[in-house]
Amino acid sequence: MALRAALRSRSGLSGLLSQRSSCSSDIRMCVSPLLVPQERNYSTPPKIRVEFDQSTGVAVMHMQSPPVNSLSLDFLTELCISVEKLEMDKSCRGLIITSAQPKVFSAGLDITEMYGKSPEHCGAFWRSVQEMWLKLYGSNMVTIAAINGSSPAGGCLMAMTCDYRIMADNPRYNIGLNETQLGIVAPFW
Ligand SMILES: CCCCCCCCCCCC/C=C/CC(=O)SCCNC(=O)CCNC(=O)[C@H](O)C(C)(C)COP(=O)(O)OP(=O)(O)OC[C@H]1O[C@@H](n2cnc3c(N)ncnc32)[C@H](O)[C@@H]1OP(=O)(O)O
Repeated sequence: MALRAALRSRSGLSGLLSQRSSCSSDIRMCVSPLLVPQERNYSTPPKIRVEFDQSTGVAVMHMQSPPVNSLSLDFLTELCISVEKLEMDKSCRGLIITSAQPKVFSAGLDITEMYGKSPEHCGAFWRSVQEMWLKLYGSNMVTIAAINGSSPAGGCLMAMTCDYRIMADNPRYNIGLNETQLGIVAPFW
């Protein structure tokens, strides 16, 4: 509801929700070659669950932030801390990132973090976005995005920063960069 209200009140963005999933859906499987840690709010359930198998050296990171794993400041902070912890464990060699939410890998940046917020908050939020992809992209672990649902915009960015991407072959799942449709121009990084 909050997203819809925020979007409706922005000029030029009406109809966005009907376009939102029109990003490219042609990626099925492809291969290609990066926080300020903040206090987690322990009154809310964890947004990230990590299972590490010592015998294989592979960790599976389940994104479990209902409804759509949108990349909020809290979510990004938790994700980065989880990656850092795994990085510190030298026995962890591989990381699989996937979603615990049905039909959605990640809906991308949490729109509510960018609407009606102070410049300071927006700055902190964008820094956390940058740190997320820099951390994943620069990781020493082999990183794999197991894309088991739609993954627009920031979700696509997250997948792109992994070493490998495997996407469930479902025509209803979309992936791609659609942020210009939202009127968002990614700044220099
Ligand atoms: C190595 C490479 C490095 C390269 C670095 C360079 C950088 C390149 C530039 C990259 C820039 C990245 C910038 C990204 C900008 C963004 O991410 S903006 C966000 C864009 N996201 C979207 O447009 C997604 C919109 N949502 C959807 O399409 C759909 O919700 C869905 C397909 C994800 C799921 O559909 P469905 O299952 O039908 O659920 P819904 O009923 O639509 O939604 C449920 C619920 O979730 C709320 N919601 C959806 N998306 C968001 C979101 N992004 N943020 C916050 N909330 C969201 C939606 O409003 C519903 O809420 P209510 O139930 O109505 O309360």
